[in-house]
Amino acid sequence: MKELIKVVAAIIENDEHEILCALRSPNMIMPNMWEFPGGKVEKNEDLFTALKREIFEELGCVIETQYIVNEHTHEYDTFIINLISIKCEIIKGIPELKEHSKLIWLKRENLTSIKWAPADIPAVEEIIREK
Ligand SMILES: Nc1nc2c([nH]c(=O)n2[C@H]2C[C@H](O)[C@@H](COP(=O)(O)OP(=O)(O)OP(=O)(O)O)O2)c(=O)[nH]1
Repeated sequence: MKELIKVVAAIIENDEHEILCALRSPNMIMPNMWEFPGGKVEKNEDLFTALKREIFEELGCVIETQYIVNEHTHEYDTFIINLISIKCEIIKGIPELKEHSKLIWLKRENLTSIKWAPADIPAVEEIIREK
């Protein structure tokens, strides 16, 4: 049976109404695909605490979580992901490149121009619909 993992992802918008997109590095699982920064929820951890921890580890900044934008379960070849995308605001720091290959800010209308991890497509569509 495939493993089911719970992953939280941050939808971070800047003052220019652009969304932060992160490119997974060649050495990560699912390399060279775009995602929203975040990661796996640990045992006994709530979604919001997990996301704050992951964003501090991955981007070196402190966020405030706002609301769940989308929740979607996607079956990959080797595992199943339950991806919860959460709108967030940076309250301290500027995103730094620590684990990803690249970080870019994109306007909503340009979000479909990059190659997203397949599990992220419903969240991307929801963000585009949002405004
Ligand atoms: N962070 C993140 N992971 C995603 C997204 N979409 C998607 O399919 N994934 C997949 C890629 C990975 O297989 C998994 C998350 O793993 P990860 O490597 O980012 O999480 P982590 O930091 O907790 O992992 P680890 O290195 O501690 O094992 O979810 C997304 O938008 N954000």
